[in-house]
Order: sequence, then structure tokens, then C-alpha cells
Amino acid sequence: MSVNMMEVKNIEKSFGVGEKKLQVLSNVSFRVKKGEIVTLFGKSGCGKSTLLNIIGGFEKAEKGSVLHNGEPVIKPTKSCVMLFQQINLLPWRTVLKNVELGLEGEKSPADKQRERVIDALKLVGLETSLDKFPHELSGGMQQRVAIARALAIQPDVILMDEPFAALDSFNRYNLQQELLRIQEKKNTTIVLVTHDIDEAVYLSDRVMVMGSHPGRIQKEIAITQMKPRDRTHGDFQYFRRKILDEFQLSTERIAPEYNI
Ligand SMILES: Nc1ncnc2c1ncn2[C@@H]1O[C@H](COP(=O)(O)OP(=O)(O)OP(=O)(O)O)[C@@H](O)[C@H]1O
Repeated sequence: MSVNMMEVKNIEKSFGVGEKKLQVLSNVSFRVKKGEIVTLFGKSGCGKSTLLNIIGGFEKAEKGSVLHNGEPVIKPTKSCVMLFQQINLLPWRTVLKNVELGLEGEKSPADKQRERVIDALKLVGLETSLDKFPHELSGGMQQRVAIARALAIQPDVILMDEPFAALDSFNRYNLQQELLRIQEKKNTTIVLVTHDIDEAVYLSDRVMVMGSHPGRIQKEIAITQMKPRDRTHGDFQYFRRKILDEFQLSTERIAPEYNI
């Protein structure tokens, strides 16, 4: 049975006051089931990050609510962690110590915490780099450390705000593949923000295409191609085009067999 992990209900959000008031989100609602990867996809400025911040409890909505496991989200918690594009590792701490940082303040025994940290670093393939410092790692490896830090916390949900945007395409493809492997193993629920269409199609179970001014859910597209997905397969191109069509950016006609 599928369970709703996150429920976003009728979110409204504006910034500024008076004449300078800007409505950023209007009537945004959707649900995320346990183990799903749901992507918020839209043009720059359509409110993706604002929405993700509201889901994570970093920002307050004016109206509406976010429920995590049926409980209202009113502040950030360790059961829903955010992974940013800016990696935010502490340069004076080793890989091991950077990942341990996520567990600081927890009351569980130190040996159990260490076990979780090592497990998370094994999952991202960095178990042989425990004593390295961030400056000794590539950008891709640094983002792996950040992913391990999030995984070690063992959250129900990971929120990702363009986590791979700063990486070159080889590192990006590699990490996307890794993320799927880890996500499948742990059945982690992920809400991802991206404006990279390939990333959206490669990773998502569902893509929430957002319209702008104000930001809203324009269309929900289920990506039904089997994972792991072949980026060159016709099905991949079909879903790519289906998303592009929402922005009138597709020049090719959809193959007749896909017409509904
Ligand atoms: N704290 C803030 N104060 C005032 N306006 C803000 C604030 N945060 C965001 N905005 C405005 O809200 C709108 C949506 O911003 P947001 O960052 O959520 O969009 P986005 O879709 O994530 O954009 P991008 O893809 O470029 O990161 C923008 O017009 C932005 O200028």
C-alpha cells in the first residue's frame, strides 16, 4: 500500500508588501508517497526553491499547509533534510568529521553513530577517503560527502535544490546514477528542484511542471519508463518532449503511438 509521506495543501506565498507585493506561489497542492522521487520543474523564478523551503519548514507559507507523515511542518527537522547546490562542507574537518556533523546533538551511542556514518560513506563510495579534507576532493566527491551527511541522519525525506547543478556533465550523470542506486536501497523519499530537463526525466517518478507569475502546478507528468533509464531511448525522448511541450519548446511532433 502506498503511503503519503508529504502532503502539500493549497500553499500561497507572497514576498514584499503594498505595491511591491509579489505573489510567488498560488494554490500549490500535491502529494509525495513514501519512496517516490518527485521533481519540481520550471523556469527560473517560478518559485521552486521557495516551495522547497516551505516543505522543509525553512520558510512559512501565508496560507495552506504541509503535512509530513500527517503532522504539520512548522520548522526544519532531522526527518526531512535539505541538500543544496552549494555543498557547505567545513574545510577544516575531514570527510568523516563532516559527515559526523549531521549527527551532532543526537543522543544515540557514539559507536552506533560512527557505524551510521561509515555506512553512509560506503554507500557513496568514499569509505577509503575518511581522513581527506574537502580541498583534496573533486566537486563530485564533495557532493558525495554532502549526500552521505544527509543519509547518515537517516531522514524520511531528502529535499534537493539543484544538487548537481555545479558539476560537469560526467560527474552529474554519475551522481544521478548513484543517487538512484542509493534511493532504491533505502527507499528514501526525495523532492528535487531542477531546471535540467534530463535530470528531471532520469530521476523522477513524477514531475510537477510549474507555471510562473505566480508559481503554480501547471501539470503533473508521471515518468513511467523503467529505471535505470537509458537517456538515448525513445521513451526518454518522449517524456522529455512531453515536458518541453508544456513550455511550447518542442519542435517535433509526438509520435502517434504516444498520442492520448
Ligand atoms: N526572501 C525573498 N524576498 C523577496 N523575494 C524573494 C525571496 N525569495 C524569493 N523571492 C522571489 O520569489 C520568486 C521565486 O524565487 P525562487 O528562488 O523560489 O524561484 P526558483 O524557481 O527557485 O528560481 P531559480 O530556478 O532561478 O532558482 C523570485 O521572483 C524571487 O526574486
